[in-house]
Amino acid sequence: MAEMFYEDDADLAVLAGKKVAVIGYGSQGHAHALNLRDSGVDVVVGLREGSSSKAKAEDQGLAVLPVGEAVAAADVVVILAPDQAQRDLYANEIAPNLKDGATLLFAHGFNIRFGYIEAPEGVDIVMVAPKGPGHTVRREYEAGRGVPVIVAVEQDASGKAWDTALAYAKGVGGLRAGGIKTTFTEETETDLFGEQAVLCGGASQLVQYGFETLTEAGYQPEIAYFEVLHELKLIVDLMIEGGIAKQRWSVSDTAEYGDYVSGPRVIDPSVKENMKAVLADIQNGAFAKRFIDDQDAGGPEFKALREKGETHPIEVTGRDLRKMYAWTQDVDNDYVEGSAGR
Ligand SMILES: NC(=O)C1=CN([C@@H]2O[C@H](COP(=O)(O)OP(=O)(O)OC[C@H]3O[C@@H](n4cnc5c(N)ncnc54)[C@H](OP(=O)(O)O)[C@@H]3O)[C@@H](O)[C@H]2O)C=CC1
Ligand SMILES: CC[C@](O)(C(C)=O)C(=O)O
Ligand SMILES: [Mg+2]
Ligand SMILES: [Mg+2]
Repeated sequence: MAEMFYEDDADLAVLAGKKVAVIGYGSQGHAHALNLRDSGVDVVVGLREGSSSKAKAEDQGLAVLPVGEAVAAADVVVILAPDQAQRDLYANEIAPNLKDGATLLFAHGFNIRFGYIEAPEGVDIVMVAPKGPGHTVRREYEAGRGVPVIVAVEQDASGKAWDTALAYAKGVGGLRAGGIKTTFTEETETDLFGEQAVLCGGASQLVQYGFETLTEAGYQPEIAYFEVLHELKLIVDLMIEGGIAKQRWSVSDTAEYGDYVSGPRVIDPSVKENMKAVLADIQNGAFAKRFIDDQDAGGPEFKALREKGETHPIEVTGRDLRKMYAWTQDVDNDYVEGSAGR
């Protein structure tokens, strides 16, 4: 059974009198900085020269310094720039200014796992990885809840790295939901696999193929959009509430039967073999090398793929249709956990 952490397992006082420098103010950066500040932690945001995020962070009441100065002042340095930027950022701005005995904190283990960052022996290296997008991390915190986190310690130079990591996890609101103990290797490999094979890559390709199949057969794109993209959220919400079983409990018997007989025709065993190949490329570093090599060359492959995705016909249809949205979500409380609700 996984080792779990909740609010009572962490002491925010561990961060009292310490300065936390959050480097980057994007998806995760803004959420961590604001949540920590609202939890009473002394936060400074570190941004590069000419940063477009500086005004936003200052408007939201945060102190902003150039990266090097923020690092030099900090006891905990949180690296929340994009993964592909972290290697150079660390070498040029963070390493030369890092206090002896400081803690380096990540939200994803990519640069440590694949060796792009090698920190000195005297620093603690920890991870607090929210299992959700940064904007949700902030939204949930403001609503009095939290996004679950997974927590790891790679290097415990001080002997207190776990205390720091758990205090931080509490400060960003993650322990309101719960934390799970992991390692940098497990987080990095599972996170990359999840986003590539299922959450982002798998789901996007599935939706696009579904949309193409319906529109190429002559159905209206707006109807196809609702069927294969919009309703996906509603179906996934049911899965989050009560697993795949609750989704099957809520849909019609016709849909449930179609799920059983047609799901495996679409996602057949060859898909699992493909997933294993994706996982192997993650584990052996081939994906990381391909990503970083492309980024080092200015991202030609990344940019071309992004352009292709953005111009898919489902995006055009979706932009118009989303203006029609106007409802709130209801949770069905009749569901009985563990019995598929019947
Ligand atoms: N996105 C997410 O929800 C999740 C992300 N993570 C992890 O969190 C980390 C941050 O990801 P994410 O929040 O998506 O990052 P973003 O792409 O949102 O980060 C943008 C921020 O990083 C700054 N930045 C970009 N390039 C540089 C650079 N070369 N030097 C200095 N600052 C730079 C930007 O500065 P400027 O304002 O000047 O443009 C901006 O403030 C990653 O490790 C990621 O894997 C983990 C869980 C979920
Ligand atoms: C699913 C994508 C993610 O891993 C995340 C939001 O957790 C990311 O890297 O953004
Ligand atoms: Mg993730
Ligand atoms: Mg990720």
